[in-house]
Amino acid sequence: MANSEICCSTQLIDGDGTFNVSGLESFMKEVKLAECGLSYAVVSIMGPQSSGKSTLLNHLFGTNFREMDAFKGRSQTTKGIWMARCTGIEPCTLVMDLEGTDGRERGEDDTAFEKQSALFALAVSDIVLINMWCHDIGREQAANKPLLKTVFQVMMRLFSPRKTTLLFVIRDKTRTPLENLEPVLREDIQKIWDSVPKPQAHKETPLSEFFNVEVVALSSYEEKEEQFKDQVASLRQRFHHSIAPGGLAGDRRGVVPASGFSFSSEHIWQVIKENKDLDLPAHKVMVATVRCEEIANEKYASFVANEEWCQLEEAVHSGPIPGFGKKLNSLLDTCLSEYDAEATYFDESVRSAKQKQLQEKLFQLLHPTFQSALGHVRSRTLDKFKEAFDKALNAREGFSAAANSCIGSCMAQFDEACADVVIEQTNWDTSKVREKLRRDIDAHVVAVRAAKISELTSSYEEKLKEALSGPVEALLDGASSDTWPSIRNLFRRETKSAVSGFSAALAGFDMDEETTQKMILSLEDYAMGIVEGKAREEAGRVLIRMKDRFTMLFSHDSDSMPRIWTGKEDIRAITKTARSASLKLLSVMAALRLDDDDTDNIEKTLAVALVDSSNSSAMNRSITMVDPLASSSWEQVPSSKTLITPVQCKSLWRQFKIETEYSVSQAISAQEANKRNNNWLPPPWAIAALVILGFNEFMTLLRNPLYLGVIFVGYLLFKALWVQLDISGEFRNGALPGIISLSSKFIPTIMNLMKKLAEEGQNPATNNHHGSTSKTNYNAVTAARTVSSSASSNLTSLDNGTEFASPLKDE
Ligand SMILES: Nc1nc2c(ncn2[C@@H]2O[C@H](COP(=O)(O)OP(=O)(O)OP(=O)(O)O)[C@@H](O)[C@H]2O)c(=O)[nH]1
Repeated sequence: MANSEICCSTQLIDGDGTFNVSGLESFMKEVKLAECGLSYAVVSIMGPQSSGKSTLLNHLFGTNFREMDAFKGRSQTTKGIWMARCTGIEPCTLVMDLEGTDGRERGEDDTAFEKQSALFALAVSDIVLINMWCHDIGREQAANKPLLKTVFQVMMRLFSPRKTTLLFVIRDKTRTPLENLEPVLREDIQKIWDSVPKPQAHKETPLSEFFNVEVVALSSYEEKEEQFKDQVASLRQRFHHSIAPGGLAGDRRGVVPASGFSFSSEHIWQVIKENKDLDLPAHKVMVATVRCEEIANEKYASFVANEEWCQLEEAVHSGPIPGFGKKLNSLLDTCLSEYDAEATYFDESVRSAKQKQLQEKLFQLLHPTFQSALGHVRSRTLDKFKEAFDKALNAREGFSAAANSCIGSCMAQFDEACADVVIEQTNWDTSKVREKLRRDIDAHVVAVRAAKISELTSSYEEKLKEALSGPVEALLDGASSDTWPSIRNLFRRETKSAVSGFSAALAGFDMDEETTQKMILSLEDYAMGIVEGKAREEAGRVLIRMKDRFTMLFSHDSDSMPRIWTGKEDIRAITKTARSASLKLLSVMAALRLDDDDTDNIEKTLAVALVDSSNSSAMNRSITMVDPLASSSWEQVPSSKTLITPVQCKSLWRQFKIETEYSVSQAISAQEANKRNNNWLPPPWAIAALVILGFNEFMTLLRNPLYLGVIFVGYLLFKALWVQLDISGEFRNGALPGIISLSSKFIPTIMNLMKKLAEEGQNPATNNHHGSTSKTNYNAVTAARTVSSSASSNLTSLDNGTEFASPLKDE
């Protein structure tokens, strides 16, 4: 039994066949087997019990397996399978000491363990030492024959040969030289091989296909120890670099990488215990799968825990990280190459598949971080673009030129920043993010462009509004024959100027011809809309305009001075002129005439229908067959260009006449009053005579109480007149006209009264005061009424029409 104090040995399988998993794990760690890759060899020894196996191994490999004490007699020392590391042999060589065969302690059942351990040794080892006594060679009943049979039988269950080296160690060699012994031994071996039942596939397979057979003979350790030691030392040399080509295990096949040795041997023992066939190639793949997966998981866990990765993952939320792609690429490289280094000796297909899985897992881990970093680059580039584009536009670069140059430089910046983020190994496509950025940039350009064009359009519309609105209003206000030609000129001039500026501005936007033309047309339409709108607005106020024009011409003289109706003016002519001007205004306002060929006869029609017809008598009018204004449309004027329809013109004219009638009647009244005022005073010579001749009468009047009474009566009469003529009402209607009216009504009456009184004063005795007073009163009222009716009849005679006669008569 091996020395348990020696750290580099362990009982792999105990006497009951239990595999020592933990013992093997710690043994592997001790000898650092996992780091060996394929550079290790496994040697095992089998042979009869107490045949000096442990003694040989200890001398050969410097191990410390427990040896039987020679003085206690022959008994079983090694139970199960022990494992130790050979000292001083490169590469790392593990040696297994198997329980001896033919052991008396196990009895008949031992066969099962012998077979199992033999199969295990053949499956795991590169070199199997078969310990045998020299004297057994060539013997029919030799102790090694059943052992060899067992070895060859179980070998068939490995499915495929490992080309294990069977090193026959002949112990206690005699004087017979090895050259003579070896052929006999080989013959024995061949015989046994031939006698072993084989599966159909290996019926003809030679022994050499499965094994390299080597033979060595050693002197007896007990009798010729020195020779034994020398021979063992010489044999030891053959174990140095045994796995190299030409070495003892140079032909070995299907070796399991060292890191999988533990799992592999455990699994092999499990299969053997379950008495199943051992498919070594499949086992190798299985070991590779398990181990590669373990390695991949270890590497993944170590990547996740990597401090640099954790920092990157954290930092990416805050913004772009310089050298992001390179850093991650390096971390990935390290992780995958570590995997490759550990998994390199496992089955290639399994190793690649597991490496791919590891890579995918790592990629999945990295992808959100990568996307986040790329997102930062995208959003930063977009922000930079907006800033640069704004600057370029403020610097008055052409819109399209600015957009193109900014897009070019920003996309180049994106590509550069993107290259910094890209993780080379992942080969992740960034084109979609690039496309999204481009879409965002384009959308921004479109939005800015729309805003700029709208701003531009608004500014030109505003300019047009300013240039057209006021002037058109002024031109329409001064309605004349030149109004529409002037408006047309103005409209064309301003529109042309605006369109030329607008076109030049639009050129910077790199628009297609059709869109440009559309926008220009729209601007022209807008200009026309302003003129039309203004014309319609003015047409809506035409009545006020007409009245204003009438008042301006009627109430002011040619020098624009307010007229004073002295009585010399020809009110009829003035009224006619003022009305004609108002009618002209109406005709100008009636239709929109923006085209050169907009000719119509509105003015003529209106003149005939409204002015000329009013000069004819009512009878003449009643026999007129068709009223030219009894229509809702003008001849030669489409309804779209009609601002005031004929019917509306007629109605407006009637309204206009009614509303201006008062001014005319006032003028006539004022004229009449003036005439009267100029007539009531007697000639100057009469006034002088009256003063000279009437002085005495006046004095008499003052001295006589009777005359004072008469004056009192006169006062009463004045009071009565005040009430009867509603003189206060005249004052209420206006101070100046009131005074004029009052003067025209009251002064003549008073003067008449004074005259009468003067006459009576000259002849007081013959006068009846009461009668004369009442007569005077009657005369005053009559005179006042005469003034009014005279003014009325004058006004009526101005038009000779019923329109004016009726309202004035009512008054
Ligand atoms: N005749 C002879 N005896 C030897 C030789 N080598 C060792 N022995 C003796 O054989 C006895 C058994 O030695 P071990 O080395 O314990 O034999 P073993 O095969 O390991 O025994 P088990 O493990 O019990 O099977 C000891 O008493 C040794 O001294 C040898 O070369 N020739």
